[in-house]
Amino acid sequence: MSRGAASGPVVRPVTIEEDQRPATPPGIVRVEVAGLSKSYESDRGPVTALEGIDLQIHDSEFLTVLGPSGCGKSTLLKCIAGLEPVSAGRILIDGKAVTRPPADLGIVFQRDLLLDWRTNLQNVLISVEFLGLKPRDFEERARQLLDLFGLAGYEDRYPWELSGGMRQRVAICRALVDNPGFLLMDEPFGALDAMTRDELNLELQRIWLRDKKTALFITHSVPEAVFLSDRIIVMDRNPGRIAAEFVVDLPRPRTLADRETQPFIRYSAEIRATITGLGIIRNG
Ligand SMILES: Nc1ncnc2c1ncn2[C@@H]1O[C@H](COP(=O)(O)OP(=O)(O)OP(=O)(O)O)[C@@H](O)[C@H]1O
Repeated sequence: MSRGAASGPVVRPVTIEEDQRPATPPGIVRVEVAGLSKSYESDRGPVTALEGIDLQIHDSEFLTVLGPSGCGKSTLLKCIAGLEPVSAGRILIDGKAVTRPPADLGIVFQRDLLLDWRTNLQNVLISVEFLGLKPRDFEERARQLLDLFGLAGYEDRYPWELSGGMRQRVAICRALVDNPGFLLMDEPFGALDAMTRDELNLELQRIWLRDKKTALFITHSVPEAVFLSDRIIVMDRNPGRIAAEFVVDLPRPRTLADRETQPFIRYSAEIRATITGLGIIRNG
């Protein structure tokens, strides 16, 4: 189930039976990150946020990056999204070097970044406007998405009238409205209460199972990572690097009750043990 990254520490031996399968799922490689390093300039000199990252994301794969604060998760996402230049290495999406944000990309951040003076429907359509497309052509899809995320009737209301969870649903609809091939999500549910987070995990799984978009998801939560992912990358910090990788071979659709089952608990336990074993988080 798990394996150490080539240059990282070796993780504990595999304990779950299904690892006759290849460690990396088969399929077309959509995103290829090779030898990626990223440093920022700061008042106190350069900060190495990422070093020697090698990573592939396959077509229709749901990949989650899990790691402690400051290990470079957001930096990795921003580099893949073309929002930050890399210091070394390369990133290819569908074989093309990323030099600026690709059009075929939807992004959701922890803060929803909705514009309070625009209606929810108009907020969803912003990404279409940015792409220079006609909002009217996407209005039906925007309405369908809002409906799918339980926001029918709120199209002409404003973000300030919504709860945090509802706002984040609008932000997800905005990322999906032009039907991008890739979905990048940077801790989208990090600011939400536990129940709303559960609901949104289910809704995200539902839409991912329907559309099978290639997804990169960032979280600090081990159960959330296991619930949503095909594969989980665990990162370590100083400098940010890949420390371990897990293939999550649990049937879908997954239910919230599945989190109480033995296979789910074993995945969570093994990931936590790896995180503790790597010294990323101390156990007590
Ligand atoms: N614009 C910047 N200028 C200087 N240093 C930065 C900048 N952005 C990030 N860093 C540094 O790079 C490192 C990685 O930051 P990053 O935000 O990618 O981590 P993270 O894993 O996403 O953290 P968190 O989980 O807290 O959001 C940190 O040491 C951070 O201080």
